[in-house]
Amino acid sequence: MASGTALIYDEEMTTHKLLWSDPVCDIEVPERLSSSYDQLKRYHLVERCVHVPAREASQEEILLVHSSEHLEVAKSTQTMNEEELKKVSGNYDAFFFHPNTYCCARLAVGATLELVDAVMSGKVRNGMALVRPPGHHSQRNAANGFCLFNNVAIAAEYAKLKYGLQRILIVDWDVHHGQGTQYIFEEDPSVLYFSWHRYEHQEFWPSLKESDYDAVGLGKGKGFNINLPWNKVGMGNSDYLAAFFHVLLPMAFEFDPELVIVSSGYDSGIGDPEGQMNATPEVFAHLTHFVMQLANGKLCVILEGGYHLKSLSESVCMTVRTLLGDPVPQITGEMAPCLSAVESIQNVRAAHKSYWKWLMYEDTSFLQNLSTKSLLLKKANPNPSTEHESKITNNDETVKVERFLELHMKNILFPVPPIKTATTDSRGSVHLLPVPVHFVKEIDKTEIKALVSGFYADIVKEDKNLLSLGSILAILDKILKKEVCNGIAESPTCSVSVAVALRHSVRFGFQRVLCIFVGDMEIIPNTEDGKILMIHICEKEQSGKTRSKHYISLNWKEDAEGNDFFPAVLGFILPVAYSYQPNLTVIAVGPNRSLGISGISLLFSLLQGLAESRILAVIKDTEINVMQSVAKALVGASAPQFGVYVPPTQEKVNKIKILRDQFQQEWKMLQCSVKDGI
Ligand SMILES: NCCCNCCCCCC(O)(O)C(F)(F)F
Ligand SMILES: [Zn+2]
Repeated sequence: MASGTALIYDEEMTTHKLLWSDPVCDIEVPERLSSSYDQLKRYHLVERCVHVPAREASQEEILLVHSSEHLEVAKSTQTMNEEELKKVSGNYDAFFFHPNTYCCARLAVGATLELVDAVMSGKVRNGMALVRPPGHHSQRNAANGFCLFNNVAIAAEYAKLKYGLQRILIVDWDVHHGQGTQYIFEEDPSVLYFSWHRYEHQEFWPSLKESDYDAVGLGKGKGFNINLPWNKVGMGNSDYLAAFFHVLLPMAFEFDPELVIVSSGYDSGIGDPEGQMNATPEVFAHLTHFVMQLANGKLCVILEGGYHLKSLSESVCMTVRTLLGDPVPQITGEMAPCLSAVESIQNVRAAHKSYWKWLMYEDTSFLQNLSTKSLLLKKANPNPSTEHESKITNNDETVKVERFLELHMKNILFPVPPIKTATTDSRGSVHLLPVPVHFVKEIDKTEIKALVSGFYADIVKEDKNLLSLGSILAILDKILKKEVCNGIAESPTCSVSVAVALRHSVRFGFQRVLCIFVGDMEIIPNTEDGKILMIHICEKEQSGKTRSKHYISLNWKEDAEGNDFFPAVLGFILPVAYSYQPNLTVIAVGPNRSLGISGISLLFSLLQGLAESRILAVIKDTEINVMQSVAKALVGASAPQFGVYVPPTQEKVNKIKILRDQFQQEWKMLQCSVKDGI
C-alpha cells in the first residue's frame, strides 16, 4: 500500500512575471509560489514530504491537449522584446507573456506529470505541485486568465494514455470557472469535471452562459460536467461543505474514479480580492480529506489561483498537512448554508437527475416555478444584498485579513499527537490488528472496579466487562489529553461500554459527543442535555424510543450485494455531524450490526474530519474482521475499500428524505433544497 506525500516545487517558476502595468494581471505574482513554499517550511511540512523534482514537459505532452499553433506561439515568445510580448499578450483575455513564460509553463506541466507518475507508480500515495502559470482557463488554441497550458487537462490525458485509466475525477475548487478544462473534456465520459465558481448570474468573469449549472456536458459526455455557480459573494465553510455532501461526493463515489486531480485554487478562500468569499483555510483540510477517500487515496493536488498571500499560504499548508494524514482541524463558523447556495445546489442536482443513479428519485417538481422565480428575484433587485456579509471589501482590508488569519490560525493549529491510534484489550487481540497501534497500558481490575462502582455503578451490573471498561477509560484519557488521536477497544457488551464512555467523556469536559451506534443497543443513554448526539443505525425501530433532535434512529439494512450506504452517510450522517460540531466522536459496532464492513469503513473514514479526528471505536469482541478494518481506517493505513457501489433503492432514498425533512431545521447542513414559496 503506497504511503507518503510528494511535494513538487521549482523556484524557476517564479521567474515568469508581468513586465508592464496591467491591473487585471498584476495579482498573479511570483511571491504566490515562494510565500506558499516558505510557509510550508515554517510549519516543518516540506521535510515531511517526498521531494520530487519538476521537469520541462515535452512538446508531445503539451500537444496532448493544445494545438501546434498554440505551442508555436508560446515558443516564439522566448526571444521577444517587451513591446512584442505586450502585443502578443493582447491577443488573449487576461494573459501576459514574459521571456521565461514558455519555460515556466513547461515546468508547470512537467511538474504536474511528475506528480501523476509518482502517484500512479506507487512511489507516494498522494502529493501537491506548486506551479505557475496556472492552467484551468487555457484552451486547445488559446491562453486565457493567467493560464498558458492546461496543466491539469494535460495530466488527465497523460494518465489515460500512459496508465490506461478510464475514470478520472477533476475537482476544481478555484473560485473561477475552469472553462478551459470544461471545453477540453465536455464530450469525454472518462473525465468527470466538477467546478464551483463565483458567477453572480453570469456577471462575474469569464461571464459565460456555459458556466451555469445546466451545462452538463455534450454527447457521450452528458452528466460528466458539473458546474456549481455561486450567485453571491461571501460564501463560507458551510456552503462549501454542503456542496461536497449534496453534490460532489455522491457523484464522485458513484463515478468511482481511478485517480483524482484537484485544480486547487485558493482564491475561493477568505481575503482573496478575486473571490470575495469567506471560507477559512481549515476548510481546505476538510475538502482534501474528503477527496482522499476516493481512488484508493491516489490524489494529485495542482495549484491554480490564490492572490491573498497569507490566505493562500495558510490554505496550502492546510492541504499538505491533510495529505500527510495529520488530524483534520475543527471547522469554524456557523454550519448553515445560505439560501443562494442551497438554491444552486438544488439546481445542479436537478440538472443532473437523468444522468446519475443516486439522483434517480430526486424531486424536481420545483423546476416549474423556482428557477424562474429566482431569475425574477434577480431582475427585481439587481443588486441583492449578499447572504453572508462579505467581510472583505477592498485592498486595505488585506491587512485586516492578515491580522484575522494570524489569530484564526493560532486557534486552529494544534500539536499533532505523536501517536495516531491507541488500543488495549482484555484478551490481547491487539496482535490481531493489522497495523501498528499503541498499547495503552495493562488494565488493573481492582482500580477499575473502584472507579466504576463510584460513578457508573448504575450502568455496570456485572464484572465480565471490567477489563473492557478499563481499556476504554484508559484510551479516553489519552485522547482527552491529546496524547493520541484515536483509539480502538473491544467489548463483550457494547451498550454498557458506550454508556460508560459517553458519561466519562462528558464528565471530563467534552461538551458535545457524537455517538454512532451500529447494531442492537440495550441501553439508550440520556441525550436530553444536548451534550450527546446519538445516531442509532439498526435494522428495525428500537421499541419505545421516539426520535428527537439528539436521538436519531436510522433503520438501515445494508444491501447484501454491495455498499448502498453512501447516500445515508453523505446525505444525512455527515451533514448532521457537521452541524453538531462534536469535540469527540464515538463509533460503536454492537451485536446484530445491520451494516457490512464496507459501510462501517465508510463511516470511520468520512467521520475523521470531525472533532480534530478524535474517534473512540468500541467494537463487539466477536467482530474481529470489523476490528481489523476499523484499525486500518483509524491508522490511515490506506484509503479503505468501500466495497462495490450500489445505488440506493427508492425506499432508502425516501427514508433519508423523510429524516432530512424532519431534522433540517435543527441540523441545517441537511438543507439541499429550497422550501417551496421561498
Ligand atoms: N475584467 C477581466 C477580469 C479578468 N480576471 C481574470 C482572472 C483570472 C483568474 C485565474 C485563476 O485564478 O482562475 C487561475 F487559477 F487560473 F489562476
Ligand atoms: Zn481563480
